[in-house]
Order: sequence, then C-alpha cells, then structure tokens
Amino acid sequence: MQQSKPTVALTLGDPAGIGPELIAKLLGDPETAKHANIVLIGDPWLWEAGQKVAGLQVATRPIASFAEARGAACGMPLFLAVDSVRPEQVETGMAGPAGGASVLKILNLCMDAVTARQIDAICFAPLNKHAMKQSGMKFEDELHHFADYLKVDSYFCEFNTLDGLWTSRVSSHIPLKDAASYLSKTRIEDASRLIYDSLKAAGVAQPRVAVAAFNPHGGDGGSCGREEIDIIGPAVASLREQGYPVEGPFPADTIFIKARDGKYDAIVTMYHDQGQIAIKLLGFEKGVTVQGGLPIPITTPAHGTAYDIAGKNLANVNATRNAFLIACRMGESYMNQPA
Ligand SMILES: NC(=O)C1=CN([C@@H]2O[C@H](COP(=O)(O)OP(=O)(O)OC[C@H]3O[C@@H](n4cnc5c(N)ncnc54)[C@H](O)[C@@H]3O)[C@@H](O)[C@H]2O)C=CC1
Ligand SMILES: NCC(=O)COP(=O)(O)O
Repeated sequence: MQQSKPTVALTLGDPAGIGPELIAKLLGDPETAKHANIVLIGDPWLWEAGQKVAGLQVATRPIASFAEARGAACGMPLFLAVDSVRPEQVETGMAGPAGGASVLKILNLCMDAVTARQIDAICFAPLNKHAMKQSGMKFEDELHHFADYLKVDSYFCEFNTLDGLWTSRVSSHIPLKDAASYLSKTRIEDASRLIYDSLKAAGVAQPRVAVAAFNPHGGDGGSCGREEIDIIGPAVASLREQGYPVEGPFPADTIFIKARDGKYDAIVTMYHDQGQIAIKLLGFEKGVTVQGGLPIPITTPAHGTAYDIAGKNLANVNATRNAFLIACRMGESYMNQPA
C-alpha cells in the first residue's frame, strides 16, 4: 500500500529541560498530526509531566514497538512507552547522567527504526550535551554520536536553517581556542559541498553559497590574520574549479546581512557562534538544526534545554514546530527513496 504521510518519531528530549512541555504543546495543536503519522517515544511519567506543565491532555494510541507504527497509523499520535529514566533520577533544571543516558537510549532506538525503515524521520526535543557526557557519551556532541552509530565516514555537520537561509559549519562544539586549528582546505570544501549538494537535493536549482571569513574584516589583507589568504581563499578557488559556484571569503559580521536580504541561500561558517549568533538573532523562536551529512533525517529546534525556564510553561514551541515540519518534509523524501 502506498503511504501518503511519513512516519516521524518525536522524542521528549532531556527529562530535566523544556522538551516534554514543548512536545505537549506541539501535539496539543490538532494541526500537528495532519502532517505525519507521529510516534511519540518516551517514558509515560515524563510525558504526563510535560502535559501537566503545558496544561494539556493529548490523546495518543499506544503501540508496543516501532514495527507496529505504519500499520497503526490512525490520525492520532501513537505512543511508544519506554522505560529509560525514573522520576527520582531527574531534577528539573539540572543536568544529570540519568537524563543523558535516557536521551541516548531513545535516540538509538529511533535511529535503529529509521534504518530498518519502520519510520522515516526523527525530530528530537532539546537534549543536554553536558548530561549526555555525564552519562558516558564519548563524543563532543550528539551529531558525532549519530555519525558513529550510523557508521558515517564522509563529512557531516549541523545545518541551521531559518526562513530559507541555511548555514553549515567547519567546526562546531569545540573550545573556541581550537577553532583556528579546525580550519583546513579539506574541511572548508567539505562543508561547502555538503550544503550546496543538500540544497540542490532539496530542490534549490542553483544554490547561492557564501563562505565566511574567520578573522575580523576578513583578515584585512593579511594584517589581521592570514587564514583567508592561506586556507579559506584557496578552498573557495578550488571549489569553483570543481564547478561549485561558491563565493567568498566574506567578512563574517556583514555577510549575514546580505543573506538576510536575499542575496544568498547558505553561508558556510567557520565556527559555531559565528553562524549561531546571527541565525538566533534573526529569529530565535524559529530556528531549526538539521543533522547534515547523515543517511537518515534528524532535526531538532536550534534552541536548547532552557533549564532556567523548564517546568514553568514559558517555553515557545515555534522552533520545535518548525523542526517537526522539516522532519516531515525530509521524512517524505526518505520514505520515497528505495531502501
Ligand atoms: N536542540 C537541541 O538539542 C539543542 C541542545 N542544546 C543544548 O542545550 C543546553 C543549554 O544550552 P544553552 O546555550 O543554555 O541554550 P538554551 O537555548 O537552552 O537557552 C538559552 C536561553 O534561551 C532561552 N530559551 C531557549 N529556548 C527557549 C524557548 N523555546 N522558549 C523561550 N525561551 C527559550 C532559555 O530560557 C535561556 O535563557 C546545552 O547542553 C546545549 O548543548 C543547545 C541547542 C540545541
Ligand atoms: N542538539 C542540537 C544542537 O546542539 C544544535 O544547536 P547548536 O549547539 O549547534 O547551536
């Protein structure tokens, strides 16, 4: 039977953060279930707690495993109960190893299910990298965990997106003092090709990609740093020789203004905050992170666990809704790819 809607897993995220209440808000909107066959996966007590904070009761239909998800599609969110963390192990607003372990367990189950074609995409509510590291995650972030779990050996990096503007990254969750050491011609070319090819695959006929500089004022002719002359410029030239019409390097403090005004579809950023400060200022309540370079679709809101407001029903659900909608679009495309 031809499926019309993708099957998308939603997770509650870090149990001490705003994830459970965000998912309650998302699923409390009757429009949400029109976009996908939704499988909410999580601990029943945590889902109850999220609904309580949000002041909502959301009807769901229980399933016993992801294998039942497609057959059970009924227009109402499905609920796959797992036992990943106990209430007494969680203190709202505090990172803890039990919360980190719960997130990893649930995301691994979701990745297995997408790989087995039982579901088509994953949208996870915010997790906490510190909690995950406390639980033993040996990587700098979840994306490196995903890539290891899925045996990815090509370039991967977070994409951030807001209103049609995308970013990719040459480095991400590393100490800022190390960012310069991550700049290499290879990584810049990889991050540029990945975003260009991904936009093309998503239907942008001629992606307009700008590459950001690293130093103030693009190094000011070499008087304020040489990375643009020695590394980034040669990477851009090499990309152009390969047929990728990327431009740059451009001073990072102004390139986002041009992109905001419609001149570019994507910016290749040299380190985390170079892109994230700009994107979050352009629309904190809208931004989405897509886990770029993975074989399966995974999205999440660009904001985090917001421990300072967790449990207070203050969290804005818009970015989570956008992350879910992008997961639906990516899931639809994944669903229609041959296995
Ligand atoms: N989607 C994900 O899984 C993400 C996870 N993180 C993780 O979250 C943790 C905390 O990161 P922070 O840098 O503190 O950023 P954060 O985004 O959690 O919080 C920064 C500030 O924004 C506010 N805020 C965040 N989301 C909000 C929302 N939906 N509505 C209203 N206010 C909101 C918070 O209250 C806080 O004052 C870290 O461990 C980080 O790695 C960060 C970004 C994305
Ligand atoms: N968990 C996704 C994530 O962390 C994306 O946000 P950012 O830390 O890369 O800004």
